[in-house]
Amino acid sequence: MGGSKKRRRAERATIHPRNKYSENPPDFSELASLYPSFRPFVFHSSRTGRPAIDWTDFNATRELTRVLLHRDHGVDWWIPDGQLCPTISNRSNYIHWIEDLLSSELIPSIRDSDHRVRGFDIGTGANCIYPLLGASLLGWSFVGSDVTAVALEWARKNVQSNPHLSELIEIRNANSSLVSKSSPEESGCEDVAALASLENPGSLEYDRKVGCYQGPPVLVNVVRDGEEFDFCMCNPPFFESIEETGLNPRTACGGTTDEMVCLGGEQAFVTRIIEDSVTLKHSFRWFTSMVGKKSSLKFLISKVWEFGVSIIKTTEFVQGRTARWGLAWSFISPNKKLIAITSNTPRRNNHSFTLEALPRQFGASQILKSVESFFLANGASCKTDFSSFSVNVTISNEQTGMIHKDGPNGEIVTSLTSNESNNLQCSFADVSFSVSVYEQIPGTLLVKGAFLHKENPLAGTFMSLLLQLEEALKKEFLNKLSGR
Ligand SMILES: C[S@@+](CC[C@H](N)C(=O)[O-])C[C@H]1O[C@@H](n2cnc3c(N)ncnc32)[C@H](O)[C@@H]1O
Repeated sequence: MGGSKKRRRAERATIHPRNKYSENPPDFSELASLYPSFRPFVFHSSRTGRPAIDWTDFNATRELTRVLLHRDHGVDWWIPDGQLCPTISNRSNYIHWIEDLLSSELIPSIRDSDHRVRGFDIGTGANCIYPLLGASLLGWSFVGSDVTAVALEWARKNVQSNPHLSELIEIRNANSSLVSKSSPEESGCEDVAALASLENPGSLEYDRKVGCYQGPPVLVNVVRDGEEFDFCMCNPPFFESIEETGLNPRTACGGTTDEMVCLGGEQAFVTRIIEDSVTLKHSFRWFTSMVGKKSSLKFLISKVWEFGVSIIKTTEFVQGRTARWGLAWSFISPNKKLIAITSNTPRRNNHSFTLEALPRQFGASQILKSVESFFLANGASCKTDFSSFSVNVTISNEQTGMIHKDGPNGEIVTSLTSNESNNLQCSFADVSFSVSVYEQIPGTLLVKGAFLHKENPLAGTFMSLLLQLEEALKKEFLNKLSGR
């Protein structure tokens, strides 16, 4: 009981603050009263003392997803038996992380600032979940690709059932350009297995000797000439075999072999996305993928650096009891502004500033949420305690991918070259600090940052981040006041 309480707290701590369910997890009895079709799946759990569903029952999880999409997103949705059933809250975390990446201004925009955000979902599945969430939550437009007949048919059905979103989502068959454009030579794989997989696109082949993915096209030859996207995203087939999934694919959240398994696993699949990203570096602002194993994340981070990217960001998502990671990279040079802000920063272990003359609706918890969002958007992990109005922030080199080190005169050097960054990734520890918000008198709040290391060469980085936080909060709250 104590353990599960702790776990629930830990799960809530990692849910994105803008996720609809971060403060209000779904109330099953309320949903059962709104949707009679959901009622048979809800029972009283003697373990938790609350209404519950059987998470190993595919019909129950599918009905939960259906009613949440309907009630909270205005989306009509269905998938056939056995197809991968998404958990809405977890999938929303990935969408909000991308939203943070796009608004972080780490790299300049490649398109007009008032354009509609356009994304590419690699392997959208029958559930088409990312385009449906991105379009309904944020008005983004999408191309969703897939290769299996059932995924393409049901993704299209899910789009057509929602006429208010159908203009925003195009479902694309990644196989359709296969015969005319792709050949084994072009894909860099000489083995005859490549030919076999071209003829039978549903079977994803992986040549262990050559070590490259040889299935249907992923981005190259699927993205059309002249197309531009703000980002791509992907929940890849994670596993090398159905046995590796460790579950019967016909229970729980479903998932067929086509959806879950790719010979070579996620390392091979995401490596193909990375290789394709080099060819398409000018067509996307951010390339991203979900990654299922920490060992794959490490492998893929070093792969990405090999290709001369200018920035990498990572994050951790929690899916029930399972951790997943988000990996993002770009070839666009980071904004010079970031580097300018961080130069000549003094090395100090604490920094405080006040926000004055705030209207009553901006209390300490609102400011704390903005502090948390600021650091999450910069790739940090945050542990927020709303009872003490403080947040503990940890930024690892692996998480940020923005490698900072203090220069010889105390200035911050932001290192962007792959070799140097790799070295720095090995040699620098995490940066940890706490930020607390105190209400001094109504309308005046003190924000205090304290560096948690006694001696650390990265005290200048801490100061730089706190100064950026001060600027961001003043811009967000004080500009609202003056109507600017
Ligand atoms: C793990 S499922 C993800 C489905 C959905 N995006 C989700 O998050 O629930 C992976 C999907 O990738 C598709 N897929 C495999 N190879 C692909 C390729 N080369 N291009 C596009 N989709 C592919 C599979 O058919 C499957 O639907």
